[in-house]
Amino acid sequence: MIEFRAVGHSFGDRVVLADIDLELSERRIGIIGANGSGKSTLARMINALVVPDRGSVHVNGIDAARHKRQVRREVGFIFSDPDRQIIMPTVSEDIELSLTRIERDKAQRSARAGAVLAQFGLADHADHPAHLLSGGQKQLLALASVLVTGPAVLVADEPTTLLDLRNSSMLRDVFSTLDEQLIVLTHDLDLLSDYDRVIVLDEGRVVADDEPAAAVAAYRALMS
Ligand SMILES: Nc1ncnc2c1ncn2[C@@H]1O[C@H](COP(=O)(O)OP(=O)(O)OP(=O)(O)O)[C@@H](O)[C@H]1O
Repeated sequence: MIEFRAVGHSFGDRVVLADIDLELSERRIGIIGANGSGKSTLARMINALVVPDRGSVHVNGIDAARHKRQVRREVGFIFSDPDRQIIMPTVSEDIELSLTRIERDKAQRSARAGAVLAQFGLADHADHPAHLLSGGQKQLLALASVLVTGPAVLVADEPTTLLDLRNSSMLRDVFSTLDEQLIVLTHDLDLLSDYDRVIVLDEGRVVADDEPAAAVAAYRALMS
């Protein structure tokens, strides 16, 4: 359960989020809205990358602002730009680095990295330099590196922007089988068609909160 209580936030004079009260308990939730409506800022509060000026955010009972490390163990975050989170020189080393936090045995880490790379269609690239992957492959690697640590909540900021049709459908399949709670920010409205709940932000406020078809209709009306 993720709770936003009376959350507000400004960058300088600009109010980016206002009066956000949300209880997010559904398994798959989409967040949509115009460019600059505050989606990323809201999502970043879930793992304390942004701490709200006003109000509080709790993740499974943990106050995100007060317990950043603890909350980051609960919440895996996937950035829209995978270069921000790929750290190690090779593909498999990057996965193994993520695993150091939860697996002490090097051979086990290597085996688990191999399994997750196979799941994401990256097995043939295991020993390749990560920076030579295509944009879409990097996005899959970033996703694999986060998922391999087993977070309770996965927040993905525009996860399909770099993916071709095959890979975005693979990502959709991966997401549909996840046990983790999933919060997806996207402009790819089709991705959310079978989600449990979709929230529409406009100028930092929640303007619709509904099942996907109704929320997308509200968003289209807002944009027309
Ligand atoms: N670190 C920052 N410093 C100053 N302004 C910021 C910062 N981060 C975001 N903003 C501003 O806050 C507003 C909301 O940005 P945010 O990235 O949350 O929107 P978004 O809905 O995710 O947009 P997009 O769909 O374009 O990714 C924008 O006007 C943006 O310029």
